[in-house]
Amino acid sequence: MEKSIKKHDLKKLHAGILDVLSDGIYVTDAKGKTLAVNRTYEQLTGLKREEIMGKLVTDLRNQGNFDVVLNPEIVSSGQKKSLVQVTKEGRRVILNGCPVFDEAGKVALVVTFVRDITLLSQLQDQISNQQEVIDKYREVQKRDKLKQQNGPVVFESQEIVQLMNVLDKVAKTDATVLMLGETGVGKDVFSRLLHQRSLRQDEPFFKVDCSAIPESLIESELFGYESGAFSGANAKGKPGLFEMADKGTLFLDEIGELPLLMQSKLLRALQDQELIRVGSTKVRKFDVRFIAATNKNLEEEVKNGRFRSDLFYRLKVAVLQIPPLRERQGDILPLASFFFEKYNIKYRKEVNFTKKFCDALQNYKWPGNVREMDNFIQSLIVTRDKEILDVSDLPHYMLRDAIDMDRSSLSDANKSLDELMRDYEKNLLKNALEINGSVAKVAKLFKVDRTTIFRKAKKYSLL
Ligand SMILES: Nc1ncnc2c1ncn2[C@@H]1O[C@H](COP(=O)(O)OP(=O)(O)OP(=O)(O)O)[C@@H](O)[C@H]1O
Repeated sequence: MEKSIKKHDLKKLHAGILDVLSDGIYVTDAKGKTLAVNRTYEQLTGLKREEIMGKLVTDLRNQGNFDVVLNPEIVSSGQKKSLVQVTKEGRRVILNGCPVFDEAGKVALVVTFVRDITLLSQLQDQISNQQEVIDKYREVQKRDKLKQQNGPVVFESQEIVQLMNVLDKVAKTDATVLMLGETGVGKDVFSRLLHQRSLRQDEPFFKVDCSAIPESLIESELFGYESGAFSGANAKGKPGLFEMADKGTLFLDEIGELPLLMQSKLLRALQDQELIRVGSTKVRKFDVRFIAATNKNLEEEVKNGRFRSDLFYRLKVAVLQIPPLRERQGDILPLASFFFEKYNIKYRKEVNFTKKFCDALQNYKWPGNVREMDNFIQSLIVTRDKEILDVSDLPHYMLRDAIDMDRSSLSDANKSLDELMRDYEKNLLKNALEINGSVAKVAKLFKVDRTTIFRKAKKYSLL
């Protein structure tokens, strides 16, 4: 520096030096009066130099420009101090204040270094959010694993016998399979069976429920990730389910729930049997047989733009449509007997059922299919002590289905409406009396008084 630099030039130079620093700088005297701030400070806090110069930090705090100050404590203690301050624009900054002493050893100035930690705090929040999501997903996975013990597959109906013929043929090929059917029909059960009957039976079978993985984790769960790919990730990186199922079968349940972006990535992976882990550029080969399942109408989903048509056609190579339980009557009793036996053993009971009870199960529509029956029989066995269950042990909604008559008799073209109505009423009452066994119960079921049922039953000679 040249000797001839004048005092006011030196002041300007100091200001210039402060402005090139990447930390914010805030200088006050011992009373807390603002003497200087630099450009970075203005940028970090949004406070302008001219608004604060000459003002006391405590006044600025009281006016709401920031929430805390550290100068008074530094002046009284003569010690350095740090704290986090939130500015009026909501930015979080960390303050490191240092005392500057005069010749007498008293604090003459407080110089505070100001750094923005808003981003850091946001990242920290994100990491803990991600961690929560990861923990939750792991829990779901653990629960799912517990459910994955293979039990016997029960069926006797012609519909399933035919389906099994196709399943056996398809199993031996390596074709991608699409399992369709309402919720609870057994898509999971038949997918495992298909794997067991395939050439990959000694290799792993993995199931992934596409609706249970948070959207932000789907890609890394399926394709894996490289070290440091995202906050909360394992430091060493991790293979995804495609790599873990290598040589085996991967069952993609609820495929209709896969976000569109993942659908295109899945399509590419299916076609090329190649993947790139999240955060990597390396292409990895894998060898997996895919089974996809859904209870959605994928054609409708394609029409509505929620499912990619190219993926749909790629998955449609071999389709196994599992009929709902009400359309395979031959399976109802074998399944009911199977669940009675299973839960009698599990809960050490000997609960049995009557023929009428069976008939009612047979006539019920089972909207939740095999899962509904499984849960229903389990709860009956858990909650009842009676050894033989009869229709009276069934809930009303099941009895209503059970007494519904065969509608084919209603299509008799030679009958008038009055005659048809009479037939319908007669049949309904006949079934209801048979199943419920008493006028009082039927009256309760149809929400009328006993005399009405009695009168009608006499009219139709049902008593
Ligand atoms: N044929 C069967 N024999 C024995 N148990 C069965 C049979 N079919 C289904 N189940 C049982 O019924 C329940 C539902 O079956 P599963 O999970 O395979 O249905 P899903 O069609 O995959 O249902 P979702 O569409 O809701 O995923 C399971 O507990 C399963 O063990």
